Amino acid sequence: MTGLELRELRKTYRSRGRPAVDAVRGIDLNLGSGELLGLLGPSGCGKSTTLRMIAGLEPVTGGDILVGGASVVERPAQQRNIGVAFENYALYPPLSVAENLAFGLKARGRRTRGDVDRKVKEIAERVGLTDLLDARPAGLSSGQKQRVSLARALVREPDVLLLDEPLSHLDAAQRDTTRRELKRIQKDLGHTTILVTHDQEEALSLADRIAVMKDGVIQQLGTPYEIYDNPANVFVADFVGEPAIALLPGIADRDGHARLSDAVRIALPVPVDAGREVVVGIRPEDVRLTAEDGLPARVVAHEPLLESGIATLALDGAERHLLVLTDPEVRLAHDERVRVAADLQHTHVFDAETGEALR
Ligand SMILES: Nc1ncnc2c1ncn2[C@@H]1O[C@H](COP(=O)(O)OP(=O)(O)OP(=O)(O)O)[C@@H](O)[C@H]1O
Repeated sequence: MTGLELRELRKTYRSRGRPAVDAVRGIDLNLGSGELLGLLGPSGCGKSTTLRMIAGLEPVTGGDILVGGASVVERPAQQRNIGVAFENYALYPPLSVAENLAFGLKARGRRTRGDVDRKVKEIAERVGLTDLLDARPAGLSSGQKQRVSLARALVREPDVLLLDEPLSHLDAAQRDTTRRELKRIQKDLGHTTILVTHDQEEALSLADRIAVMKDGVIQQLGTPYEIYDNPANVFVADFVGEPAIALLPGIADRDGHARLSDAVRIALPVPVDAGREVVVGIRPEDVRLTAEDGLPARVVAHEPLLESGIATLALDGAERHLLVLTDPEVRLAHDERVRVAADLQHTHVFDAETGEALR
């Protein structure tokens, strides 16, 4: 297997009569052999454009793409040996599953019929499609189509595998099973893989490392734990985590606290110059209700769920709400007065102007 490297990769779309769109603004990535990188970001951040440039389906505006250390940026798609499984499957309806899988292999030539059949059967078995080899795409479920699309990318033994929103058309139950299968297959076969998704759960559970992207720029690159525990800026903190982190504006004071309102001061995890405007980030699992002298708050809403509840609280005088996970037996009434304590070790602080984490 081989690694993949992107160097200063850029894409500007220019069309007559319209302003140019800088879809990808110089990204650098280096994937080790067999690594699965999740490219995560909101709609329009440039994920698909990046994938299409790597696959050779979109010319680059600048930068380089290296597979196994060799530049492929000048090569047409067919000569890059990169497998792509698209979100919309792109299967040929008149062909059976076996023929869909064989199509790419035959198009590349150099294989006998027996070779093609053997390879198709081997991949079908890996991906769990053996019983469906004679079926037509129209008769398959979304999950099965997704597997055919994946198998078709794998059958060519690509150096690099690109997965574009592979689970987006599946229902919740199928998504869980397919996600586990995908992880198993990718680890078994050891392909260097980029998985494009806007779904943080998919990225957090599948990827070895995640690149969080916004407006064509990588905001942070790290393991799922690094991204979740140490978000580099307000955008990453807000985008990763469900229920979302509370981001509370405040002003640092002289003794290591931020003043969120006249009534509420919260301890900061790092020294910050007095008077600096900050945003304090607290995840719902890092706050708890407390009987002692915690921060005063009012209950805005409480959803008691089976495993743990979620309370929305208004800290006295603060503009933004704070979410708190509550124990299953807890019931809170609207407008009830409570006190909360945040875990200092897991409190995040960002510069209010730049949004960058202060560490
Ligand atoms: N062919 C094109 N011509 C002009 N602009 C384009 C073209 N394709 C994409 N764009 C623009 O480039 C930016 C990035 O689009 P891209 O499809 O790469 O984002 P994405 O993160 O994959 O979004 P989604 O998750 O919605 O697919 C967007 O502003 C989009 O409107």
